[in-house]
Amino acid sequence: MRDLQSIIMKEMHVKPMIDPQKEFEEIKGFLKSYVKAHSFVKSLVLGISGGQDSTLLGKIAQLTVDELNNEENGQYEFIAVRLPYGEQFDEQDTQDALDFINPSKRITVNIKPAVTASVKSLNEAGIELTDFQKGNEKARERMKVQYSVAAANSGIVLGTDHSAENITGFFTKFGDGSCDIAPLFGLNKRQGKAILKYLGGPDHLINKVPTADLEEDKPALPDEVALGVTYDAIDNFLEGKKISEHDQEVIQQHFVRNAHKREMPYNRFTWPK
Ligand SMILES: Nc1ncnc2c1ncn2[C@@H]1O[C@H](COP(=O)(O)OP(=O)(O)OC[C@H]2O[C@@H]([n+]3cccc(C(=O)O)c3)[C@H](O)[C@@H]2O)[C@@H](O)[C@H]1O
Ligand SMILES: Nc1ncnc2c1ncn2[C@@H]1O[C@H](COP(=O)(O)OP(=O)(O)OP(=O)(O)O)[C@@H](O)[C@H]1O
Ligand SMILES: [Mg+2]
Repeated sequence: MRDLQSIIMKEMHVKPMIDPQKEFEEIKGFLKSYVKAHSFVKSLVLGISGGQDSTLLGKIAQLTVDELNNEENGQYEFIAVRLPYGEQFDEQDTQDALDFINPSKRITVNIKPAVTASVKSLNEAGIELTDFQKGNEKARERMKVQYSVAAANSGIVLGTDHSAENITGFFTKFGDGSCDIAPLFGLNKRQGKAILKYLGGPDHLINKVPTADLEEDKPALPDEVALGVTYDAIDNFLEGKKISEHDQEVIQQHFVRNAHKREMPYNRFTWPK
């Protein structure tokens, strides 16, 4: 059991302790060097949900763009994309996140008409999605929109996947799990919180209960309820601390079951390992 924890920790790259300022500088440095190494990149694109992760990455992306523009007299942009499914219950949080980030550009695309059309077309073909499956359809629609925005703006799509999410595979495959670069990977949830605090993020967003908010049957379902384990336990596990046997079991089961989400699609040469 402890062996698997060591293997997972190695793969997830979480430090047992961080200096939020130093970690922020490292992530910004990564983003800057990626942009500089790819001359076509003129914009960074990210969906802003009103949750902790996208508030953090949105702020880092904007600060990166500001710095690049100062240094290079450039015209880089961070494009913040609001992607509500109709009306969002936490719309005010999204507005607060945007005010904090102060992005170069804001775009809003309501994904509801597209999702409704997809569900209807599938239905006509004899496929009825459950509410849960429709949730994944929403996440994939959001991904599609962000790729369109990036393509139209010479940009790349950022993803908020971090180690406390990657470890359990708690994302939609080829939905919010898809992106061009994932700058927050290597952080657990509390480390993301600490960096957001360091950057002066609003308290209510720092302390907000994490939710995917994809299911209409279970609005604003907390991630921790869906997962059956707390982020505190996941964070402790990733930092190499001892947690309860039950929590360890739950985390490891998620990790093993969702191995396919952490790889490129398997082929004859990559599977079996
Ligand atoms: N062993 C295997 N090898 C290769 N592929 C495999 C596979 N097992 C399933 N698959 C494929 O994966 C699909 C299932 O994966 P997927 O479609 O992702 O669906 P699934 O993992 O069932 O659901 C996604 C979960 O992530 C949560 N989520 C989604 C989006 C955002 C957030 C958030 O935190 O914001 C959370 C969501 O609430 C839900 O609990 C299957 O339909 C199949 O196509
Ligand atoms: N309503 C939405 N509008 C725009 N983007 C969204 C929306 N919902 C999800 N996303 C995108 O999908 C990503 C994954 O969602 P996730 O819930 O994991 O992160 P979050 O909402 O930023 O933070 P938290 O985990 O604290 O809820 C978000 O970071 C964001 O980029
Ligand atoms: Mg969320």
